[in-house]
Amino acid sequence: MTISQTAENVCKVSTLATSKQETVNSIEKKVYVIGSDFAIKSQTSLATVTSYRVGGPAEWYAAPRNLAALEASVKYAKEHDLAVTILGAGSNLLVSDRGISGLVIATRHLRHSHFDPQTGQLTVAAGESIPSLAWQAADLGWEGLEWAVGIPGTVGGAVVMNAGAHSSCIAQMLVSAEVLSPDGTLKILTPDELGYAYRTSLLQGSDRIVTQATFQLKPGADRALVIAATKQHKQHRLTTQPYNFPSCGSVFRNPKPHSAGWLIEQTGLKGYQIGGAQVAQLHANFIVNRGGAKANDIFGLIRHIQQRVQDRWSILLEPEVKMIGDFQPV
Ligand SMILES: Cc1cc2nc3c(=O)[nH]c(=O)nc-3n(C[C@H](O)[C@H](O)[C@H](O)COP(=O)(O)OP(=O)(O)OC[C@H]3O[C@@H](n4cnc5c(N)ncnc54)[C@H](O)[C@@H]3O)c2cc1C
Ligand SMILES: NC(=O)C1=CN([C@@H]2O[C@H](COP(=O)(O)OP(=O)(O)OC[C@H]3O[C@@H](n4cnc5c(N)ncnc54)[C@H](OP(=O)(O)O)[C@@H]3O)[C@@H](O)[C@H]2O)C=CC1
Ligand SMILES: C=C(O[C@H]1[C@H](O)[C@@H](CO)O[C@H](OP(=O)(O)OP(=O)(O)OC[C@H]2O[C@@H](n3ccc(=O)[nH]c3=O)[C@H](O)[C@@H]2O)[C@@H]1NC(C)=O)C(=O)O
Repeated sequence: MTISQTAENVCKVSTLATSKQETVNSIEKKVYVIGSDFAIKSQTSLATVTSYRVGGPAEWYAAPRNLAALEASVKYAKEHDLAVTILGAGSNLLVSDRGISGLVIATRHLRHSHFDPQTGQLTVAAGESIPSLAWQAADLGWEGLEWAVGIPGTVGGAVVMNAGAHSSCIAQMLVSAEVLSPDGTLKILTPDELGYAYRTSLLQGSDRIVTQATFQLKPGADRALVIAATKQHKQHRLTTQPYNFPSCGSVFRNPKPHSAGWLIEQTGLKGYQIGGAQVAQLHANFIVNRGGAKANDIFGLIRHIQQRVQDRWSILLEPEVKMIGDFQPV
């Protein structure tokens, strides 16, 4: 696949930009068609593709549907000197109200999955939905992903974040992850090479993109029992976590042996609100968007919680949520 910016393959929304500066300062929407089924668009809303439903636009946005299109996006960014930000399902992201400069590559349309009954391995593209895979595994009677239901992220986001719940996590079942580097090379990495720990991996802050992953599951279990366990986990979440308003899940990592939710509740912050952002009544480590929140309301509330908990307990809570873009200091 080649990238070209000739007049013929510019899907005309406005005139072809000839320099980065020209496009940065423009509010016109531009679409560059790259190949037959793939485009790079300018000024694309990120509020609609992140679970908080807040934040400004991506300067440039691409949502490739296959590896070749992903590689072309990375190449485009390199050639045009654009910083790359990867977006999975956006369920652990706070995008600033000013948006993100450079190219945002959304991976959620990278889709394929294969449950291999011989090996018990599940090989999946980065954009596949974690809860959807958990339900599929349960339906097949495969054990291993019951805990993952209700985590509304993609495979790529889960591998990077080391998503976890109910004493299980991605690192325990990952066999390998395929990653794409900015120079275009693909590499298979093992969990050891990914440096996994609680809610973190060496992929955080790196410029490598997870393209697919293989997980070890256990086929041949009692299907009814696996489905029952999956449903139980989902039910537990619905009763202990606020699913009725937009959020990013837990805002802070637990400062073990303490739990962030307990510390925040004991600091008297449940229900505390800045603009449309509120410390959830049901779970104090969730900040929910009660409607009309700005990213900066959520950012301000994060800083307020950190300050109050630090004052009361001398513990600095470390955000689990990834805050991207520029935020106004509070
Ligand atoms: C209601 C709710 C409940 C939640 N419950 C849990 C829970 O129980 N446990 C838990 O661990 N998390 C939970 N989360 C948080 C979130 O769902 C997880 O962190 C999830 O793994 C994020 O996946 P994502 O695809 O949305 O990633 P995003 O939020 O899109 O991205 C997260 C980070 O990963 C990077 N990234 C994403 N995809 C790739 C890729 N393919 N290659 C390289 N980098 C990539 C991004 O750049 C970003 O830095 C919850 C969130 C919500 C909204
Ligand atoms: N608060 C927030 O910010 C956010 C909350 N959420 C919530 O997070 C939760 C997880 O989100 P979501 O990603 O939709 O995950 P879900 O677990 O709701 O569904 C994921 C997939 O699994 C399927 N599925 C759901 N229940 C069953 C079942 N009992 N048997 C078989 N298949 C099933 C769904 O199919 P089908 O489509 O047919 O139902 C869907 O394809 C949901 O409750 C959602 O409302 C999601 C995003 C943001
Ligand atoms: C939601 C996330 O992951 C969740 C994961 O779903 C659940 C279930 O396994 O366990 C973790 O929550 P958690 O530690 O808050 O679990 P909970 O069982 O709800 O709470 C822990 C303790 O804090 C107390 N608690 C919690 C919330 C609150 O408002 N007040 C309070 O006192 C609870 O009573 C309990 O004694 C993960 N969070 C972190 C930061 O590790 C996420 O990472 O986004």
